[in-house]
Amino acid sequence: MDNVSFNGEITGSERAKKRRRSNEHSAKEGEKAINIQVVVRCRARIEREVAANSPIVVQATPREIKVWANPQDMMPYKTFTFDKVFGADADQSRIFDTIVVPILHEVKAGYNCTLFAYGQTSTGKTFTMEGKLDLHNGSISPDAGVIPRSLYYIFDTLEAEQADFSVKISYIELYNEELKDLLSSDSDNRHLKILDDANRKCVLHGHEEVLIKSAEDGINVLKQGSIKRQVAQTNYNKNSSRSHSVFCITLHIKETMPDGEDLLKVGKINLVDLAGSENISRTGAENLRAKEAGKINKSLLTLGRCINSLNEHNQHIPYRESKLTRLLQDSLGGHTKTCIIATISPAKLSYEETISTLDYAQRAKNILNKPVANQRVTKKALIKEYIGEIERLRADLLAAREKNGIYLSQDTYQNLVDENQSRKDENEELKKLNESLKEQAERFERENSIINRKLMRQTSINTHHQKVFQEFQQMMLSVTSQLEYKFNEIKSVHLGFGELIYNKMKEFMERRETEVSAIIKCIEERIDRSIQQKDQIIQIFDNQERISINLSAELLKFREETQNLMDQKGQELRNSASATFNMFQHELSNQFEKIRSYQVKLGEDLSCLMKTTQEHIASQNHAITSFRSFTRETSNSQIDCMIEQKHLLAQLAEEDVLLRKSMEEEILANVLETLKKYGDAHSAKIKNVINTVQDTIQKNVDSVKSFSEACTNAADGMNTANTSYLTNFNNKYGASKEKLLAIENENRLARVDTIEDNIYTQLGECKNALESKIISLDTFASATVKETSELQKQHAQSFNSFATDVTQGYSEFQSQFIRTRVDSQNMTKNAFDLNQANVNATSGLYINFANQIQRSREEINSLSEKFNDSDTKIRTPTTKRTHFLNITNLP
Ligand SMILES: Nc1ncnc2c1ncn2[C@@H]1O[C@H](COP(=O)(O)OP(=O)(O)OP(=O)(O)O)[C@@H](O)[C@H]1O
Repeated sequence: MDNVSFNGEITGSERAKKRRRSNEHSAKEGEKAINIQVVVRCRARIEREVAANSPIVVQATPREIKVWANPQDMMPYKTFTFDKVFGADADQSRIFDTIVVPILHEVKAGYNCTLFAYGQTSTGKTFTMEGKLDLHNGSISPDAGVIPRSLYYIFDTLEAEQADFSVKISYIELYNEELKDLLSSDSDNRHLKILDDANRKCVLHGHEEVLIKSAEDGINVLKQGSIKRQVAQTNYNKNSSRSHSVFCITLHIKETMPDGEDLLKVGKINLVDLAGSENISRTGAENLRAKEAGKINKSLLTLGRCINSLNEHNQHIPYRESKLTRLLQDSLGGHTKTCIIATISPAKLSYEETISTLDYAQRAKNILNKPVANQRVTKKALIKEYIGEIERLRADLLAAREKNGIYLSQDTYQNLVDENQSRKDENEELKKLNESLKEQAERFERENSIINRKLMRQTSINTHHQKVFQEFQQMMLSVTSQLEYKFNEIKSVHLGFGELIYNKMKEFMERRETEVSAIIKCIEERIDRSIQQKDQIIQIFDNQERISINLSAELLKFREETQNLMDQKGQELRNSASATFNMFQHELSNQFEKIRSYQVKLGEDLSCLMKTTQEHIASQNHAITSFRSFTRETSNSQIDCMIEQKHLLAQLAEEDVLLRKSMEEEILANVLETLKKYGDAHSAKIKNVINTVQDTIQKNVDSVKSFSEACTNAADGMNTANTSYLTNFNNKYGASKEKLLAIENENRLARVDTIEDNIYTQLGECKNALESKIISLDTFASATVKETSELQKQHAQSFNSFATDVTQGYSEFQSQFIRTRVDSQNMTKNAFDLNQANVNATSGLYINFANQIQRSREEINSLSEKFNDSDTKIRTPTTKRTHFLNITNLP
């Protein structure tokens, strides 16, 4: 067992003092401050974090580490810069090669070095420092950490250099602020002590240092020690280490000087695996664990405070407040080369701890150390030291064996005296410290009473401020309620305006819809009426046809009757002539011949008359048929025209509905603009439609007129034909009468009175029968003509009334549309007026509102001035300004 400080100094002997002196000397000579090296290692997400769906919020680049509060954020919450940053892709060998190998070079060169692993639990401190200790395929595992790799490196390189060297290891645990030697077989650790040497440096006494011959030896020793390490199960890591551990490798390398003298170079590395730095509450630690955590936190807290104090270049660094900082004193601001590996998790789950770890590491970066190489010792001096030590121990042993008192060698005595002196000095120092603390306490008391007075004044000021603030608050509340009221007013005006416009539009559309459907209904009625009129016309023409047929039948009957009459009268005449023939055979034979020839002539004339009459009737029939087909065609074209008009109107109604819908949407978007457009578009559309309808009506009127004219012409033609026929008939009748009179005269000349009387009577009868027939035919013909012309008149009248109806309907339609247009213009104007009124109302409200705010501002300013008067000593201008800004920023 040896007394070794964490600077690697062998203590308890003169040589230690000598070396310390020489160290101090060399430190002063070659002191060059360098910053502690700080690197960050960020592992990949572990199973637990993946299972919790905790996203990655950390990004590592070679020198920087960026942390996001939320993965969706564009910018990172914070960016930290370090000496090196390792991401999840950095394996154990890369960490070792980049960070640890250069440090081991320094160790081999005779420096003391320290490597810390600091971070939240489960972030990979133990993984980094120890990793996997078991061999993998007969050689070191890829997951092996810094400690096993360092052991292999030291032995491999020194053996390769064929150096004369020895390696010793020690393994200490700090748990609950109690030290434990993990390599000692003795479970009693009371002899383990951290003492100050003459230079007030902390030195660990009583721990085991094991000499190892190979790296495997070292790993086995490490494994044994690790088993002893206190572990406790926490929520985070079931093997989570709740203790701090220090694994120390000390190298002694022999160097031969050019003069042949052998020197011994001593280098040392402390590999420190700190306990988790997380919050106690988050570990779920309770009772004993909480106590543990409290202690752990005390050590880490002190470590943090030491780092802060060093960072701020304070005079007093609180190393002595925890065992951890006492042990590591020289590594923080001392003569040791130090490197900190901060381990973090990339998961959002550990966001806060990650920020805290990185802040901690950031501060540690500024700590300056002044590394000094350990003084080399000559072999002779070392052997002499050892021989002296052995002599001292032997003397002590002898005295103990003889039990004649306690024998102390000179050196031991001197050491004890030195130690005693050191304690006395320490006591003196403590007394002085006590006095200075008393002074400080008195000063604090004085300051305390001053502060109390200030506090009382502050309290009264605060009360006043509170009052002012209450007033201010009241005022703000009233201003806010007024603002709210005004805003509600504005909102209701806007809403009312919108509602009004909507209602107006709705009303307008409904009215238009009613009007359009009324127009369509009116047109449909007119069309129905037209169809009825067409039916009536067809009926009239049917009547006409029937009359014509009757006329033909009458004429045929008349012809038959006439023929019968002629036959009968001829027979009678023949009978009478043959009766009187015998009597007047000779005188009357010529007369009879003449009469017969006249009879034949009359028969021919009558046949001719019948033929002419038949032809006339046929031509009448033909005219009536063509007139009928013409009427039908015209009616059909009228009907087609109506149907077309109906379709046109239906299409117009559809288009209007579509237009209305699209207009509605547009109107809602921009009421005034759309209304104007709508009015124009509608007017143009209506104008077009009216023009089309007017053209159609004009065409209808023209066609009806031409139809009427054609009817009149046809009737006139028929009249003329009838008149000419009658004239012709009368002429022919007159001629026949004259011929009969001539026959009568000739007969008179023949002075045959009886025959003359008989013939005259018979001819008179015949004439009367013929005259009566002709009169009845004349009456029938004129009645027919009258009826036909009447019918034509009716037809013309019905067409005229139909045309008037249609014209009237369209003019109504036109006036409806004009009314609609005027309505829409009025609507637009109303909307414009409403908007104007709304704008006026809103601007009035806004002016009110602005005045309110102006008044509020003035009040606030006056309050603020009051507030300033009473608050000048406490509030900074920034605070006041902030308040003012807050007020002005109110909505
Ligand atoms: N860089 C890494 N690559 C792969 N796995 C890792 C890495 N770092 C840590 N791990 C794994 O994460 C888990 C926790 O690591 P470790 O025990 O080293 O954390 P710790 O910081 O030492 O925790 P504690 O403070 O509780 O001791 C282990 O399963 C370890 O294998």
